[in-house]
Amino acid sequence: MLLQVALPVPLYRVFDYRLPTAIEALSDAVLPAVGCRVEVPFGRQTLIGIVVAHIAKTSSNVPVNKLKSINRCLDATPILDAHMLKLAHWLAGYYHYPLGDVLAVILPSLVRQGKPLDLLITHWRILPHVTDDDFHPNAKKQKQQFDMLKLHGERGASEDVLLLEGMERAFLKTLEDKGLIERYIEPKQAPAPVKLAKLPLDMNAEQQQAVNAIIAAHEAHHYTGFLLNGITGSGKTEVYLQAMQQVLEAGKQVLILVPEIGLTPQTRARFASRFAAHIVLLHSGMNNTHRLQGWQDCRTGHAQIVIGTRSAVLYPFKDLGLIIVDEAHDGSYKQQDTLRYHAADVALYRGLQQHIPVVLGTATPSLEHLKLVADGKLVERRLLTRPGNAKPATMQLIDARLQSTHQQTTDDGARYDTGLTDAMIGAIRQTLEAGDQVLIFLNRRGYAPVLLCQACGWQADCPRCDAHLTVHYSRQNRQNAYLKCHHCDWQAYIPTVCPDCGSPNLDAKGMGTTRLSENLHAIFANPQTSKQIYPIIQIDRDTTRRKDSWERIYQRINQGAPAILVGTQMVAKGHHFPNVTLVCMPNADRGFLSADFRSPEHTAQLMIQVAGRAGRGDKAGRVLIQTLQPDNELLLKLVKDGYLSFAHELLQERKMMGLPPYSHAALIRCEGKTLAATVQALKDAIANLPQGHNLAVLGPIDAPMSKKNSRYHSQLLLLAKDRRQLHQVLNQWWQPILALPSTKYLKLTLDIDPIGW
Ligand SMILES: Nc1ncnc2c1ncn2[C@@H]1O[C@H](COP(=O)(O)OP(=O)(O)OP(=O)(O)O)[C@@H](O)[C@H]1O
Ligand SMILES: [Zn+2]
Repeated sequence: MLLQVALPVPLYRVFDYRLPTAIEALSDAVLPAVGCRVEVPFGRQTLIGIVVAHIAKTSSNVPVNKLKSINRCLDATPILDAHMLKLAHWLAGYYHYPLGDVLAVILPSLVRQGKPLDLLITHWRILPHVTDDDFHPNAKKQKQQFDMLKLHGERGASEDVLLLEGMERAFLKTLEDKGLIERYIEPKQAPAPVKLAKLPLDMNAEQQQAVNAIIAAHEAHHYTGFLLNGITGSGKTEVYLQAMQQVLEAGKQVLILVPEIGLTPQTRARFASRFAAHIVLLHSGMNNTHRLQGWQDCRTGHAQIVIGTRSAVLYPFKDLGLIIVDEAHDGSYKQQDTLRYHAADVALYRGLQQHIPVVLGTATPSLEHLKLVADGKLVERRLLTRPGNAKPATMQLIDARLQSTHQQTTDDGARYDTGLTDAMIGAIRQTLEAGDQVLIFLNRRGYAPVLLCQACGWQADCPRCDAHLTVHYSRQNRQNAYLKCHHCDWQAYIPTVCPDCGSPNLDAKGMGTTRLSENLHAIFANPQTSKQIYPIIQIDRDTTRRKDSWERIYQRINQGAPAILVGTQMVAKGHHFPNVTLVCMPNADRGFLSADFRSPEHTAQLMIQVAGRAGRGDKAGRVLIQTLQPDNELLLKLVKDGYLSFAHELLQERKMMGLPPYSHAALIRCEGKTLAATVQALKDAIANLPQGHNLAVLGPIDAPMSKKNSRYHSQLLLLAKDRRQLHQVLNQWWQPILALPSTKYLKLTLDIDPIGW
C-alpha cells in the first residue's frame, strides 16, 4: 500500500509516497493512519503534509520504483478526524482551492511546523511559606509583582495569563531565584460538567418558541439551519443562552461565532456570567501558542464553549452540539484572501454534516439568508419586540437642504462648517442635559478624506493606489499631522503649498471622526472657560489600536454619565450601551448613491445596526438622519417601513436583474504589473471557456480600485442561474487557465460567492 499525502503547495493534486524500505520489509508494517502528519522529501525541500488516503501500489500514476518514501510519521493517532477531512475536501471542491493549501489554512502554524500537540504550559504559583518580611523594603517592584501573582491563590496561573495581566518575565525569574515563587506544569483534567452560574431570564413567547425549535432539532440529532431574525435589542442573546444550556447539559460543545475581536471580551463576559464552563476565546490577535492551545482544547473536548471570529468555524471539535453565528449578515465572515470562505456558509455545511442545529442571528438578515428562508432551506424565527419597557427607537429625517449646517469661529476668527445642522445640535444638547448619552455615527476615520488645492483643484493622491490620501491632523496637536493612504499605509507630510501651482490655499475637505470630535468640542465647550463639559469619546481603529483601549472605552461608556460617542462602523456591532438614547447620522445615507449594487443593502444594515444602539435601556430612543436627499426612495422605504420590507424590495430588484442571490457568482481577479497584461490574461481565459457554457460573462473590467499598492487589478465576473452549472464550468476551466502562457506569471484568484465587485 501507498500513502496519499496533501502538501502545502499551490498545486491541485496530492502526492504518493511509500513507507521507508526498512519498515516496508517488516511483516507487520502498519501505515500511518489517514489524518496523521508525515514528514516527506519534496524536491529539495522537506515538507510536512497530511495523509489523506491509502491506495494500492497499482493505483499510483507513478511507477513504484520512482516513488520516494516518507521520512517519518509525526502522530500516533490522527490529528484530523473523518469530519475534518471531509470538511477540507468540501472546502477544496467548493472554493476550487488546492487541498494541501486548504489544510494549511485549517491547521495552526505550530501544527504545520510539526510541533507536538500537547503543549506543556508553564504555570506559576507563590510558595506557601513566603511572608512580607521576605521582601527588602526597597524591592517595591518585586513585591508588587509578587502580589499580582498572589491574587491568583494557591494554584497560581499560567504564564501567558500572567504576562497578559502585566507581569514581567524578568521578575518571574528573579522571584523564582529568590525562592519566593515556583513554576510547575499543570496536568490537563477533563472539565467538570457545565453548571448554571446564574438563573436564566423569563423569556417572552417569541423567545421561548425560538429556543424550543432549536432544542427540538438538537434532541432529534437533526440538522436545521435557523435564521433568528430579531430586531435590535430583542434579546437574541437570551435565546442563544437558553438553547446552549440544553446542549451543554447534554455534554456537548457549543461554537459561537462573532464578527470582530472588539466584541469578544464583552461576549465572553455574557456567557461566563451565565455558565460555569471552560470557555475558550479564538481570535486573530492570538499568538501561535495560544492558537495551538485553543485548537487542542476544541479537539479534545476540553473547551465547552468556544467563542471565536471567522476562522473558529474551521476548528476541530470532539463533540459539537450547536453552532451560533451572531450578526450573521456581517461582512467580516467572508475571508478576503487565500481560501475565500464564508464562515456562515461553512457553519451551515458543518451543521448538516454533523446533524446539529445552526443558528444565524441578526436584526438585518442578508439578502442571501432571506432567500434561503424563501426557498425553505432556513427556518425563520422572528423576535419583533424588545423585552420589558424598551421600545425600538423612532427614526426621523432632517432635510439638510433646508437647514444650513452650523458654523463655528476659530480663535483666530476663521469661520468653519461643523457639518451638523442646528436641529441635530439641539437634539444632542437636549439629550446630554437630560443626563443621557449620544452616539454619532460617521464611517470615516481621520480628520478629512481629501486635501484639496482651492486655486487649481489639485488633490493629494496616493502614488501607489487609486485613492486619495486621508488627512490626519488635529487642531489641538498640530505637530502630529500627516497624510496617509488607508489602503496601503503610505504616508507623507502635509505640503504647505500646492505642489502643482504653489498656492498656499490648501483645504482639508470633508469630515472624518477626528474633525467631527473637534467640532463637537468647540460646540459643546463651556463658553467661559472653553473647558469640556461632556466627554467626547472617539471610537475608531485609530483610537482602539492598543490592546486594552477598546475595553477601557467600553467601561467608560457603561459608567453611564452623559457623553458624546463618535464612532465608525465599529460601534454598529452588537454593543449594548443602555444610556444611549440618541443616535445621529450626519451623512450615513451616501451609500444609497453608490454604483455597487450591494451598497444599499450594506448601507441599510449599518444604519439599522447603529440605530439599534439607541433606547436599549428603560428610556426610549431616537434616531436622527441628516440627509441631502430626503426624497431618495430607498431611504424613505427604510425609515418608513423598516429593514425587512426594504430588504424584500431589494430582493425583487435582484430577481428582475438576475443578480445574486438569484444567480451564483464567481469573480476572477487578475493582478499584475500593468493593467494591459491583466486584461489580456482575462481575455485569454474567456477564450478558453468551455463551449456552450451558458454562463453570463461580465468583463474583463478594471477592478473597483484597479491600482493598489503599485499593482494593477482587473476582473471578470461569471454568473450562473444554477450553482451546479457554475461549478461544472469551473471544474473544467479554472485549473487549465492557470497554466496559460499569459496568466502564468500573473496572480489569478478565484472568489466564489464574492461579496463585493
Ligand atoms: N426575556 C427577557 N426579559 C428581560 N430582559 C431581557 C430578556 N431577554 C433579553 N433581555 C435583555 O434585553 C437586552 C437586549 O438583549 P440582547 O443584547 O440580547 O439583544 P440582541 O437581540 O442581541 O440585540 P442586537 O441585535 O442589537 O445585538 C439585554 O440587556 C438583555 O439582558
Ligand atoms: Zn495607497
